[in-house]
Parts: sequence; C-alpha cells; structure tokens
Amino acid sequence: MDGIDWGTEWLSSLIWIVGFFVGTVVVVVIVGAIVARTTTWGRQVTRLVGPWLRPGGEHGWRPTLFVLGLLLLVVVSVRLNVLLSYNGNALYTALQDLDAATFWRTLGIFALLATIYVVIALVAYYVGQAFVIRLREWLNERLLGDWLGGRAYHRSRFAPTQVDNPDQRIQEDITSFATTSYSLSVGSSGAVNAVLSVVSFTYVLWELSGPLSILGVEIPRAMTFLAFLYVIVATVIAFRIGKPLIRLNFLNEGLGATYRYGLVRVRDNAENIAFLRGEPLEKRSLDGRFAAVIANYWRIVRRTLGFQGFNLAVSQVAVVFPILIQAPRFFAQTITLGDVQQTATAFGQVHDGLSFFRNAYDQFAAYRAVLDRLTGLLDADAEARRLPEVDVADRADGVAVRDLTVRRPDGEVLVSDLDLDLGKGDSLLVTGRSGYGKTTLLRSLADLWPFAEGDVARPLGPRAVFLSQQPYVPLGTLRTALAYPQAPEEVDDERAAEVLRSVALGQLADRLDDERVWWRELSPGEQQRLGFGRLLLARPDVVFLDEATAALDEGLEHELYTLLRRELPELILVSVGHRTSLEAFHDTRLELQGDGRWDLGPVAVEPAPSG
Ligand SMILES: Nc1ncnc2c1ncn2[C@@H]1O[C@H](COP(=O)(O)OP(=O)(O)OP(=O)(O)O)[C@@H](O)[C@H]1O
Repeated sequence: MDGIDWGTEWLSSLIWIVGFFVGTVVVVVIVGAIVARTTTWGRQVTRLVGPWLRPGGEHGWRPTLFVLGLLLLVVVSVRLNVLLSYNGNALYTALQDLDAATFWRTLGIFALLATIYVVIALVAYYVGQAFVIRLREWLNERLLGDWLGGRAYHRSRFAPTQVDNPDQRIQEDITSFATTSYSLSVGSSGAVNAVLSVVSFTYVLWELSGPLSILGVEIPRAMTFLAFLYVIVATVIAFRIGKPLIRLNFLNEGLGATYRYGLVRVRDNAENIAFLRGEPLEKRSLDGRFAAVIANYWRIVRRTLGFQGFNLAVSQVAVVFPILIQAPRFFAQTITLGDVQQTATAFGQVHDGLSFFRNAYDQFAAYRAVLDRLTGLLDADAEARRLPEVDVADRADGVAVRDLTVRRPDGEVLVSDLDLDLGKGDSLLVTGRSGYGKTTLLRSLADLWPFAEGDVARPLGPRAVFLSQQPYVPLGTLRTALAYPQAPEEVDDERAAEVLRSVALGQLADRLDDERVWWRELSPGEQQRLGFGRLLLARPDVVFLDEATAALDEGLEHELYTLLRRELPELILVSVGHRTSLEAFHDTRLELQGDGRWDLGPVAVEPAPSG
C-alpha cells in the first residue's frame, strides 16, 4: 500500500480529527438520547447525572466541556494509533528493502509520534480522573443531601419499601458508578474508543486485504471479513463459557459481605459474647459463613480455568491469524513485510475493539446493579418524605397538644385524642407499662413518628432537646460529644470543664480534645451524665427525657434533676420513667393505660424543693 507523506499528513490528520470529533459528538448525542428514552438503565443514568451534565444547567458548561474534552482526547489517541501503524509499516518495509536512510527517518517520526502519544495518554488520564472526582463529589452531595433531607434517613425505617445498607450505596456505589460510567464510555478503553478503533482499523484492514480463494470461491477483501468472523465466533463461545461467572462474582460479593457482617456483629457485641462465653458458637457460625465464601470461590476458579483457557488460546491464535492469511500474498510479493506487520496491528485493534463488548458485559451487569441501588435509595428517600407527619407549630413559651392520636405501625391505637398544656417551669412525668407507647408519644411530639395525627405547638429547633436512655455519642473528641449538636468550637475549655464537673465527670475535664471511641469507653451511666451536661450547655426551653437516668443510681439521679431545676428554673420538663423516685421532680403525671386510654393529673407526692 502507499506510504504516508509526512509533509502533508499533519493537515490530513487535523481534518480527520475534526471530522471524527464532530461525527463522534453527533453520534454520542443521538445514541445517548435514544438510550435515555428507551432503556431502563438509560433513564436511571439520566436521573442520576442529568442535572449535572445538562449543558448550561446548574453547573454551567463545565461538565459538558469535560465530556467534549474527553471525546477529543479519545479521537486524537485513535488517530495516533492509526499513524503509528502506518509508521510501523514503513519501518518494516525499510528493513525488508535494506533501506537504512528510510529506516532512520521513520524511526525519528516514530519517536515524535510516540512522544505525543505518551503526552496525550497522560493528559487523558488526568482529565478522566478529574471528571470522575467531580462526578463523585456532585453525586455524594446529592445523595447525602437527599438522605439527610426531610429526615429521610430516619423516616425510611417506617416506609413500605425498605432499602438495605444506605451507607454502602452512598460510599461504595457512588464511587463505582462514577468510575464505571467513565471507563465504560469515554475512558481510554471505553465504548467510544472501541467503536472508533474498529471503524478506523477496519478501513486500514480493508486497504491491506486481498482476495482469498476458499474451496474455489474467491472472497474479495477476505482479511476484513475473516477478522470480523473470527472475533464474533470467539465472542459467542467465550460468552457461553463465561456467563455463569457474572452470577458467581455477584454471589462472591454478597457472601463476602455476609461474612464481614458476622465479624462486625462479634466486634460490636464483644462484651456480651465474652460474658456468655459464646466464642465456640460464634466460631461455628463464622466458619459456616466463611465456608460458603470458599465454596463459591472454588466454583469461580474452576469456571475461570475454562474461560481463561479459551481466551488465552484465542489471543494466541489472534497473533498469527492475520500473518497466516497474508503470508501467501507476501510470498507472492504482492505485499511488503510492513503490510503484513500493519495487518497484524490493525487486526489486533479491530479484535480488541470488538472484544470490548464481550469483556464489558459483566462490568455492565454490575453497573446496572449499582444503578438499581442508587436510584432505589432516591426512591426510598422520596417515599419516606411522603409519609404523614404531625403538624408541629412553633411556640416559645409552652407546649400545647390537641387531639393527638398515636398509633403503632399496624394501626393499633397507643394514645387517643390527647390534650395537654404545659407552661414555663412546668414538669410532666409520663408513666405506663412497658410497650404502652411512652417513647412513641415522645417521638410523635418530636415529629419523628409518621403514625400520629393531631396538632402540637412547642419550642422548635435547638430550643427543644430530646434525650434518650442512651444518648448519642458522635465520633471525634469529647468536646464534640459534649457540644452536640452545636459545633465543638462553640464550647470553651472553662465552660466545658465546669459543666463536666457539675455532672460528676470532672475527671474528664482535661481530656476534652482526646479523640477516642467515647461511646464504647464511657459507661452507660457516664454517657447519661454527658447527656445532662449537653443540656446544661444547650439551655433549651423544653426537654423530653426518655428514661434518661435509668442507668444511674437514685442518688445521682436526684443530683442531676436538682441541678437541672436549679440551673434552668424556667425549663419545661417532660420525663418518661418507671421509677417512683422521679415523681419528686414533676408536678403532673400522664399515665398511659393501654388501648389509647390515658389519665392526666397531679403527682401525688410533694415535689422536691428546687435548688
Ligand atoms: N419502629 C417500630 N416498628 C414497629 N413497632 C414499633 C416500633 N417502635 C415501637 N413499636 C411498637 O409500639 C409499641 C410502643 O412502643 P414504645 O417503645 O413506645 O413503648 P414504651 O412504652 O416506651 O416501652 P418501654 O417502657 O419498654 O420503653 C410497642 O408495642 C412497640 O413494639
């Protein structure tokens, strides 16, 4: 075939690049629009990244320019591959002709092309990764915001559709979605690269192909047809052998996660298990889970043996196959050694390009599972936000409840038509047998329980604090835990130390900035005292205490309630508790009596003197 005139090639290559770039953009837009309208996964991708990618949308043109830049880089690198193949042809032909001058000149051009190729590859890597990072940042912002927004993370537990592991979806699935979206589409070995390579190198093969006579029938341009036939047959067979691997790999992930979850359960319940000497039983259960992982892994190994064996054989034959076909023409001196070599290169490129669709199949299956998980989380969040909620209005100086009916999820009434009024400094003790709905009543007042109706008016935002039996201790420093939900820097050393001393935690005053796993280190009673410390710092108008002193002895309980009354005399206090010792600190009692019945009246004993 004709060599390349390197004097004018830069111009033709430029025209080629511009033409292919425009063509690629048009095809990508058309195919993208069709896929987005006609396929489920296309709709899911659009839903996830549409707002980000939309040209001139909320993120301006930046994401669009990113994609255009990546497409351009793919087009340029394919063109460079084509040029390198022509250059290789010239190099081998010069060797065959013992033409030293041409050989050295060609080698010089090779050095130039190879340098550009390396630079383009590095730029493509950098831009690609920047794209993935931006996409991850945006998706993380979106899904995290969606999950926390409208308290979907909490309300979703009451929604009809339950989604597992939102944490995994937000952390792992977003990462996997961003990386796979990039690598399967505009990545250096993605679909765009595969299609462009197949198109460009099919043309090269076409140019190099001659007729071939098989059983007396002459096939024109045989090489091109044989290349396609070879890859298609190999793909169909490989697909049949490899298909079970997709399911097995999926199973591998699930079984691995189950085993890990078992280990995490042991870690989190270490003390209980140790008290009960439960190690042999735990070991047996963990061994069972691990055995399932290994059994599946053996199946993967055996299946891979056949799959890899076939793939390796196909790749080895692919090395000699084009040379074998061209050899008769080379010996007949119709083509040069360079032509044979370029045929092998072009065949390899077409082979790899077509193989992309086979190799990407299982990656694509995993990608679709990720899409289901991500859009599933968005659906569940939306469903959670649609659940009914109590009408809670803002009122600075008291708590008023009208016609509040609280139900269990199965519809059974826990509290029926409750009316309640509390003013500044009032205190209410909620009592009743276990399971009668005391905690659920507090949840309803906090607007966390969807199965309640009625009107509630109370101080909102940070002016109302709910404290449960086990206060939440966040990760980080002790100061973070004490200040929560205020920012840690809001609390200075002096005030923090004073508060810790007043809740009998003075020994921790010099460890305020220690980062420990505080929720595991502090005893339940110490955590409850920390909760009271938090109250003193927050100085709310109303507090709802749900058995918040249950882990303390009565002496400490007395001290903490006395402290609360002295420090915050105007505080409206609502407590849930079983102990009679609590009665001394409350003037009204609400007794839940089951089946929705309740009784409201003064506490019989004399309230304890405040201060
Ligand atoms: N998330 C939930 N899903 C289903 N049922 C629930 C849920 N939370 C509470 N319940 C049910 O609602 C009822 C009231 O529970 P709640 O925790 O309010 O009782 P309680 O009076 O505070 O009990 P205790 O004194 O033991 O703390 C119980 O029958 C409980 O099983």
